[in-house]
Amino acid sequence: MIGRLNHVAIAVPDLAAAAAQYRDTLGAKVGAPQDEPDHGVTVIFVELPNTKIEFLHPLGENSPIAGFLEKNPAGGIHHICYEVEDILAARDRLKAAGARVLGSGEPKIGAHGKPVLFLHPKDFNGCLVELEQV
Ligand SMILES: C[C@@H](C(=O)O)C(=O)SCCNC(=O)CCNC(=O)[C@H](O)C(C)(C)COP(=O)(O)OP(=O)(O)OC[C@H]1O[C@@H](n2cnc3c(N)ncnc32)[C@H](O)[C@@H]1OP(=O)(O)O
Ligand SMILES: [Co+2]
Repeated sequence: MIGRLNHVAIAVPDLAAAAAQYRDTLGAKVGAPQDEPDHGVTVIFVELPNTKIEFLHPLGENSPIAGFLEKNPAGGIHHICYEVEDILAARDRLKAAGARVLGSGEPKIGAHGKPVLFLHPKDFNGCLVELEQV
């Protein structure tokens, strides 16, 4: 059911510093900051030949990543995003298998303008999983 790895997200305390490090030290192609108010984060995408890295920083009150950054003040890997062809079919199959779909359970439009859902990290080996319909 899951397809390609769309991105690996890293929560960072300083977006500009992370962007400069990946651009200048690692020599990566780094995009511009993008506010995602519906998700409570500002994101920057790093384009790699085979996937993307998504830097995350809290935006506004009640950001879903605020607690994670409090526990991991230096930052850390926050989630991985797998592509699916049919996000509602994927959601229903996962729910039937007992996995907890986060939020309202309905897909939201993600940073790429496509529907996304999140699955509870405790149901996936301690790793928060994002699904993106491509
Ligand atoms: C723009 C979009 C896109 O790409 O298109 C995005 O990615 S938006 C990316 C941001 N959006 C999201 O992350 C939306 C989905 N996330 C959420 O709903 C939340 O972040 C939760 C995953 C439910 C965690 O919320 P919160 O930290 O408030 O809950 P909590 O402190 O009670 O945590 C419950 C337990 O899960 C652990 N926990 C929390 N976040 C975790 C993470 N990212 N990876 C692994 N474990 C994690 C905590 O340490 C705790 O474990 P212990 O009890 O053992 O200590
Ligand atoms: Co993401």
